[in-house]
Amino acid sequence: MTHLVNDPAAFADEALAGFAAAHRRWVRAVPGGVVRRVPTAPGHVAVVIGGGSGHYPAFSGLVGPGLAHGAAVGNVFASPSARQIRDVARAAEAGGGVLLTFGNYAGDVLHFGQAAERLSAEGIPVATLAVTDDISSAATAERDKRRGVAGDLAVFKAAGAAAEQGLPLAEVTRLAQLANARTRSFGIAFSGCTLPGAGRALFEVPAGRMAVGLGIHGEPGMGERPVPSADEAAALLVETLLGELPDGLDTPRGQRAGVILNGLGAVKYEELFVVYRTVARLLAEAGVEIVDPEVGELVTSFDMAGVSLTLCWLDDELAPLWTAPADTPAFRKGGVPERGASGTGPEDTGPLSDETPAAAVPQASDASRATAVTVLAALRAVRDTMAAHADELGDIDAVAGDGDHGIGMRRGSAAAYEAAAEAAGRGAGAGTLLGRAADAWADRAGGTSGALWGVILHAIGAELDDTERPTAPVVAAGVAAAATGVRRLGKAEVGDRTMVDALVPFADVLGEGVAAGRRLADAWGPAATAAEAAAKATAHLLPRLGRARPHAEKSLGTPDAGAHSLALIVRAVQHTLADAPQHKEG
Ligand SMILES: Nc1ncnc2c1ncn2[C@@H]1O[C@H](COP(=O)(O)OP(=O)(O)O)[C@@H](O)[C@H]1O
Ligand SMILES: O=C(COP(=O)(O)O)[C@@H](O)CO
Repeated sequence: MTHLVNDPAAFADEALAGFAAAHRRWVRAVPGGVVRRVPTAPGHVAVVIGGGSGHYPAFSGLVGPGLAHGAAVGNVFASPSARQIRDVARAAEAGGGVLLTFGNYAGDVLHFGQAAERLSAEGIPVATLAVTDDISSAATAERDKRRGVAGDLAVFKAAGAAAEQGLPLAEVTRLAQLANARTRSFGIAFSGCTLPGAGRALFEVPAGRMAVGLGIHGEPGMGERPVPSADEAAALLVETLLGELPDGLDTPRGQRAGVILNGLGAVKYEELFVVYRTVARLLAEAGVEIVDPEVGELVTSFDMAGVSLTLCWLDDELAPLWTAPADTPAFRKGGVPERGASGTGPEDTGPLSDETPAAAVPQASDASRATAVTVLAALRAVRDTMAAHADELGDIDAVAGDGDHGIGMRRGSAAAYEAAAEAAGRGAGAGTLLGRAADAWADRAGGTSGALWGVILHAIGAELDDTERPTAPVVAAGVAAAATGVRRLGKAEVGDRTMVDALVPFADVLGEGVAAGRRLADAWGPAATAAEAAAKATAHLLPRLGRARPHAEKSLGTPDAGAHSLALIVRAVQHTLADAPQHKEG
């Protein structure tokens, strides 16, 4: 339970501002997050990490010499946006290129991937690495689908130490990949976490029971067992991890491991030490040499009462990287030579990336400006609908996900409307208006849905452009392009239990109606009905992608949150179309 909150929607931004103010010796605030106070050494690789808020010290607390050069900081449990990541990377980059590394979550993968494309296009060499240490989130055969949890630290540490040596980007990336391939984590929890401002936890563990195989977003565990003693818990953690050694290791005997016993947020340090005492004994009995163990809160999930164990199996390349000095707000090791004066350097440029002045609005025809009025009304309806349904969407998402879908959709749609209204006030045509709304949604919401709604609005805007009054076929083509764009970016198809399940039938039925000669307002209704039916039907589908995938069975009976929000949106838009002045062509 979070006790001290102003506006829950502003919680992540306010926490980041306070963090930066408190840690000026190490970091400075830049648009999108923080970078080291002492700039990256010229020619060195910049290691840029990031993810949602709610995991402190991940990610901002791990910025400093020997570790990350910058952290992009998203909203609560939602990935930062591509623009935030790009802005942080630009601020951290010093001629040696950038390694973007993050936990393997859908939104993170989308936004960091897009940021990498943008940086590359600007001529900055860039590599990406998604951390996949959580063994409970996918079988060994699907290791690339695993989530990143406390093993993030081991991978970030390897990358940061390698970059500190001045190694080139390809080498820093190879060593970080090696650390990822040799890092495994497993966790247990006794209670779920509560999002700031929320009245109840994302999941409850029945009294006397513990969740096994937890994530770091308040997702329920993969299974449940009776609460063990501390020694039994330690034995479960150690035995599980010894049961899944990385490729190339036949036995733990004679191996070295960097060990992280991580508190998820509400487990006392003393309890962690009680558990660690047995972890250390069991590893020693298994013949494992423990190297520089870390016991404490390193990657958390608000007030989740849980513990995870991470083993990073060290070889001759990884061992010196794991033990190398580091000095960050939340992680210190050895003595880091001073380079530049502490607490000085460039001034803060502010944590938020939406403060840049809006770009000039291109010339638009009268017809397109008239269409923009309808588009703005539609975006207002979207915003109001998302605000009205935010709690419901959060509850649906909490069944198998991280409960933030309502927060993200409310924040994104509000930002989209605001940006559109601003553009309309400056005479924007419909295409520009939608483009501005798309960027604002993706930038301010982050998360999977932020990236995908950015794609949807961009695609429709590109078809509408700023010249003609769009005909119904033009709008239908925009919606079809949106469906194609979402599938291309998210790589989900119909049946995967995502928003694609509602978007594709919506686009198809709209296209058919328009092709049959119906006016847009008339074709839209049946298409919205198809989207609603398809969204409802997702309750019978097993998720194959995204945060809900590890909890496949739990989600049966509840519709997919993103499909449901899409159906709500298209229905809300229908009402604005019905009110709009109709032209004979649509
Ligand atoms: N690969 C994907 N392609 C399309 N939609 C996806 C994909 N992964 C997840 N989604 C959609 O995103 C929704 C979750 O959005 P959001 O709350 O932003 O997620 P997160 O918190 O996981 O980033 C899901 O309900 C699903 O509809
Ligand atoms: O919350 C995070 C990312 O969530 P997405 O589902 O990718 O938006 C982040 O905290 C994990 O790195």
